[in-house]
Amino acid sequence: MSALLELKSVRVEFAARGLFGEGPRVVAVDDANLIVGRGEIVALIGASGSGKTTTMRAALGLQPIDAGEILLSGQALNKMAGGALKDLRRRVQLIFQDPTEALNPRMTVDEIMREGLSIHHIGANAAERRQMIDAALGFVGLSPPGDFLARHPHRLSGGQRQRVAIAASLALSPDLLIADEPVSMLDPSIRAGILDLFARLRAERQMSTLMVTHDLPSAYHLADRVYVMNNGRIVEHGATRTVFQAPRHDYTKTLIRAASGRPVA
Ligand SMILES: Nc1ncnc2c1ncn2[C@@H]1O[C@H](COP(=O)(O)OP(=O)(O)OP(=O)(O)O)[C@@H](O)[C@H]1O
Repeated sequence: MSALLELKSVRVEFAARGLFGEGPRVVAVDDANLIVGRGEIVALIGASGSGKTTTMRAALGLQPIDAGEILLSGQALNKMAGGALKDLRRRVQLIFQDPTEALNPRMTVDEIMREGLSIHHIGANAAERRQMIDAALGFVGLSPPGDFLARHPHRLSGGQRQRVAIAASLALSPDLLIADEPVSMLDPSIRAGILDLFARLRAERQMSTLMVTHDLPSAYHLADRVYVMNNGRIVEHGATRTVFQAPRHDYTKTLIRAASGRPVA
């Protein structure tokens, strides 16, 4: 398996805001090693405050790191400049927890879809861009696209909004999706449909996805491999079934027991 995203001994610290100025430093991510292979879905799980969001922001190139290295196709993120840095914004797409945040309420679906293409100068002409937009909307199940293009986000259901956000990312031909709790804001009845969409992206487009979540059932349903984070450290990782069925670390056992509704010993 060739690595698309690789975190090597990554460390991120914050100055804790104390009552009397700066307090002791908080180590939000401590010596984290993580790989997402091509065509692989990897889940990063852990309780609130374990460091998942900071790790995700670092992988997006939005959070400076204090030690270690983050590589995308072997290229160090912190050494990217100019065109490569701009292209990073296209290559790694963030799928938000709340699709409403990702979509400009004043824009139609068509305008939302066109915006990214125009920023990244994708598509030789209007006809090609039209084709790309229709293909992306069709792939995510918003079909026929003509029924959705003129709508504003408020005229879409929550699931349809998440599909538009995913389609807008897909139209940019990214290498990696980083999905931040992609179904937790959605009605349980439509969650499976969105998770299936990520599975289809893996099967049909060999898309790589890093899913950051504290929702263990969606990680179990979707991920090929999982990393478990606690107090900024990755305490366990492995094939999803192995980690869920035979967890080795006490923290993983506790997470699984809590998620399955059994009392935590
Ligand atoms: N900008 C910041 N300044 C100071 N401390 C921060 C900052 N961002 C995060 N932290 C701290 O770093 C640690 C990890 O936070 P992080 O948000 O990455 O965890 P998380 O697992 O994503 O939690 P959640 O699921 O609640 O988002 C926490 O102790 C948090 O308080």
